[in-house]
Amino acid sequence: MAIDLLRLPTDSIVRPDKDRFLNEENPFEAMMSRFDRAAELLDLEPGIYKILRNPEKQLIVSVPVMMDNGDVEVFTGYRVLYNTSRGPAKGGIRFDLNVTLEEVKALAAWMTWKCAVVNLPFGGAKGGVICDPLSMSVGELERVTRRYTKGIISLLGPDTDVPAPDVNTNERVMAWLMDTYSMHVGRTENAVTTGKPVEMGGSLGRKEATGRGCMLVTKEALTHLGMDLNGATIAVQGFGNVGSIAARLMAQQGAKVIGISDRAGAFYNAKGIDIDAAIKHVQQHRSLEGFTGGDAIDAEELLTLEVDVLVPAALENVITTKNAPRIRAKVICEGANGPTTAAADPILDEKGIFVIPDILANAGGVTVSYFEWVQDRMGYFWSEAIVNERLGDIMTRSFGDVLQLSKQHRVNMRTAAYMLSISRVATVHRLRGIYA
Ligand SMILES: NC(=O)C1=CN([C@@H]2O[C@H](COP(=O)(O)OP(=O)(O)OC[C@H]3O[C@@H](n4cnc5c(N)ncnc54)[C@H](OP(=O)(O)O)[C@@H]3O)[C@@H](O)[C@H]2O)C=CC1
Ligand SMILES: O=C(O)CCC(=O)C(=O)O
Repeated sequence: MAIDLLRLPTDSIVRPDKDRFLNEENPFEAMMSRFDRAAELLDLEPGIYKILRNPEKQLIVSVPVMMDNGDVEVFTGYRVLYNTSRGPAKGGIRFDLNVTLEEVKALAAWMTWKCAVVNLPFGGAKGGVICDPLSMSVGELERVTRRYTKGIISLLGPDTDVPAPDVNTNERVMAWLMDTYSMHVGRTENAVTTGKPVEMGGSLGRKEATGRGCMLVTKEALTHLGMDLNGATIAVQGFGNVGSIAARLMAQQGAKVIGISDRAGAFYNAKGIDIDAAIKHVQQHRSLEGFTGGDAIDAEELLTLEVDVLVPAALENVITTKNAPRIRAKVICEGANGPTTAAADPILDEKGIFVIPDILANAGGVTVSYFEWVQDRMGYFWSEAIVNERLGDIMTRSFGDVLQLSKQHRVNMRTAAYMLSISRVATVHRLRGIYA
């Protein structure tokens, strides 16, 4: 994969001052330090460097909601559009008590690089509401969703900003968002969001897409390393949409998933966990609590199990300078966004661990979101076989592009993925002349 070297003349080579960051676990810092490294290797001109270090739009909204007990609560919501040079902003919405603006900015930037690494005609965005969805009734969740949607409605639209599910949101939340937007514009507009129920314009295969993408790139990585997914041992942190589906699809390929976890606990079974039984348990009990298909182990121990592949598929900052020296996996497939801190990267490199970076590993979700948006706009829907075939093509080709670049520049897969995506976004800025 040749980097497009189309460049405009540069007036200065002085880099702007670096931001002052808080600590290893600031997700925006984690994103920015990888960005800086790739920008330096690409010799990115200062104008575009400055543009790409700043989000285009950051919206903070108050979300007043009548709770079931009659009290009014006011939640805080965010939507950040990081960069839209390549197309409408795209990215999920999370409901979580730990949501911060720094986190949403980082996640929006990662969406920008992710869409570019798999070459989708989208920019990047992310949204979040600080709330505890697990303690809320369905009615309260619906009111939070609708009021938050109203708060950010000036950004939304099939041509401007297209949300999707993320942590603690799902197709039901997307249905409420689509309905609120449709009432606002006075017509049914299903392309305003993706990850919807199939009955109202969702795509077949979207629910499984992120986990499927993880399985596909893991297979590619193992082949590259002379190994095979069939028979490989796997540990998966996080057993929600991404983690459970990745585990199930890897097991279907003959892998042995020996460790799984969610917030309720971690479980180990040397013979291989019955993933269908674990998924059924979570459907019935909402979490892995009480799961009997494995021995309970320490949550931290799961990350340091001796396995062929570790799949962190929960949240940011779980692989840090503290535990990276003890990680024994040969491959890490980053199902979550930002699971590894920037400071932990060199430790993993030194240990020879092959990391499939988040912006590539979990790009299957947004790829099928793209397919959903295309199908909604065409009003013509594809079979699941076609969706999966096209997803397979994109994930395999993108893995190959990043691998080739990593060999060419003798950098790890993360730096190569950032180089590829930043060069694609920068090329569009140059062609559009935005920075002139
Ligand atoms: N959904 C998608 O299509 C995509 C998601 N991602 C990323 O993947 C990650 C997971 O998202 P998704 O699966 O959708 O989210 P879900 O809400 O469906 O699942 C999150 C899972 O992580 C678990 N979890 C949370 N905290 C911990 C912890 N400290 N230790 C172990 N497990 C934990 C949750 O457990 P519990 O249920 O007990 O709370 C749950 O099992 C996020 O980083 C997200 O941004 C990336 C690309 C696309
Ligand atoms: O499907 C999408 O549009 C985005 C999913 C997402 O939020 C992500 O990839 O992190």
